[in-house]
Amino acid sequence: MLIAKMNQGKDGDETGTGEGVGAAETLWPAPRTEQPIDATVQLPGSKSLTGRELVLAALADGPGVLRAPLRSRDAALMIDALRALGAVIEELPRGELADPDLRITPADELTGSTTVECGLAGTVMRFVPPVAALALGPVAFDGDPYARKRPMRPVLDALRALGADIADEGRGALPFTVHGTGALRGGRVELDASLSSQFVSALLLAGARFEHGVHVVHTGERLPSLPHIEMTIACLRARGVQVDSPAVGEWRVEPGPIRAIDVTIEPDLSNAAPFLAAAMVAGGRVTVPNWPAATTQVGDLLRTLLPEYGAAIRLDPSGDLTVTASGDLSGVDLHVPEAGELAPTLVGLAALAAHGSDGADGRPSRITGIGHIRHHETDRIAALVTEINALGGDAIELEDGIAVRPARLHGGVWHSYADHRMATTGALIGLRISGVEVEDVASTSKTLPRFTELWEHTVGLGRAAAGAADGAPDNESALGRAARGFLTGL
Ligand SMILES: O=C(O)C1=C[C@@H](OP(=O)(O)O)[C@@H](O)[C@H](O)C1
Ligand SMILES: C=C(OP(=O)(O)O)C(=O)O
Repeated sequence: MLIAKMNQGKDGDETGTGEGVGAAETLWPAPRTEQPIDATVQLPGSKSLTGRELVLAALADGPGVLRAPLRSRDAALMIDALRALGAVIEELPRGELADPDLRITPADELTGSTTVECGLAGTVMRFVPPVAALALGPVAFDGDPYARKRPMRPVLDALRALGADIADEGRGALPFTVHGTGALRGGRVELDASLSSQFVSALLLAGARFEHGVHVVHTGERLPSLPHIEMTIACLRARGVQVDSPAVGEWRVEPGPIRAIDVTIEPDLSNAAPFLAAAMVAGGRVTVPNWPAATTQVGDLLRTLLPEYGAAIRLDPSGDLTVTASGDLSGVDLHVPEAGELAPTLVGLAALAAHGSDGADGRPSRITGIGHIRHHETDRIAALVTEINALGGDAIELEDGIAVRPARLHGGVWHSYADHRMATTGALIGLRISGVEVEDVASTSKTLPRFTELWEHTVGLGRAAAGAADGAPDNESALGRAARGFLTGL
């Protein structure tokens, strides 16, 4: 039985960079299976919803509760940032097996003279500076080495145009200092969000607290990740904020209170991607429970994207989303500017479709509309192409995507580039290709600290279902149920 070297960081240290514990030489042998999978995987809360609701709760007109929030490095960094600015965030225990809920009490007045550590979290480095502009005193922002390469200029310039004083020595990137004065004028501002939708979300989230609200006009030709802007709008409306979109690429938030509410965070549907894809690679079925009937999460698009590779998907009225597949993958031609976050999994599946299977030749694929993922946790287009080709694949970089041509893959080291979704894509490829070792699997702690446990649970259930080596009688054994309860935080 394969045992992962966990290296997920020490207890209570979700904000750690993983340096030392998740060091570059740490290799995790990705479990491979030839048996069909039969697994149920309950996933923790959405990173994007947790980040937004934390920011809104810290700007709200009274205390509120976040139920079932994500507990991960990005979430911990957001909590620490808002605490540094004066919000009181307390854990509300939910018992031994479940992560705590959070009670957020906004500060009477946001306080500066502090520092914010962004790690590699786009949501922290983009969403918190507008909040810092509302605090009194300087707030110094910095992050991981690669975080300094992620674009910030459009949002920093927009904040300046709205009245903020920001010192970045012309870098347009981390590190920078926001010199908050306790208030921000706000008003109309033009901004090019073609590199990241987070620039827009950042201004909208805090905009109701600006004196004149905010009216954001996108000037670029492309606008990626539109569902994430729709998510921001939905979160604002749920708190009574008046927000509208007077034209395509324009959004207006009226000044006014942000209502304090209690809110339950949906499971992270983007993190469902590698688990659902596992059923497509190994064959069999994977079920993710509590799939929302209606959601703004981009992960919901998996219901239409995964069938392109040949999978069958069913969403039960109970909220169980099940992928059933044969293990034979079709090639795809996908244009997915809205779903850059899902691209690593989609490309991983394409690499396995190009590898072929017993009885099926490799099939080519193209995935386009995702140029902006060059600015995610790493240059994901370069990283995916490099790692697929290092395993014998034939992937090529396109200006705004990746093409994969038929080629047989072999084992080897899959590098993660400190990117959680690179790590999970390596695990996915290793499910079919023997001898894949994922470097720095600990990077998954960014959004899914229990990734290796959940992944081995998923694959392990497959072994048990097939009556394999460990002799487990079936996939509903007491041990399995206990493990599932522990692993899913039920
Ligand atoms: O607002 C958000 O929560 C996010 C927006 C998207 O960013 P980009 O617009 O930079 O792709 C997405 O990829 C990221 O994972 C989360
Ligand atoms: C792009 C991502 O993250 P971030 O919020 O850091 O931009 C991601 O999670 O895929």
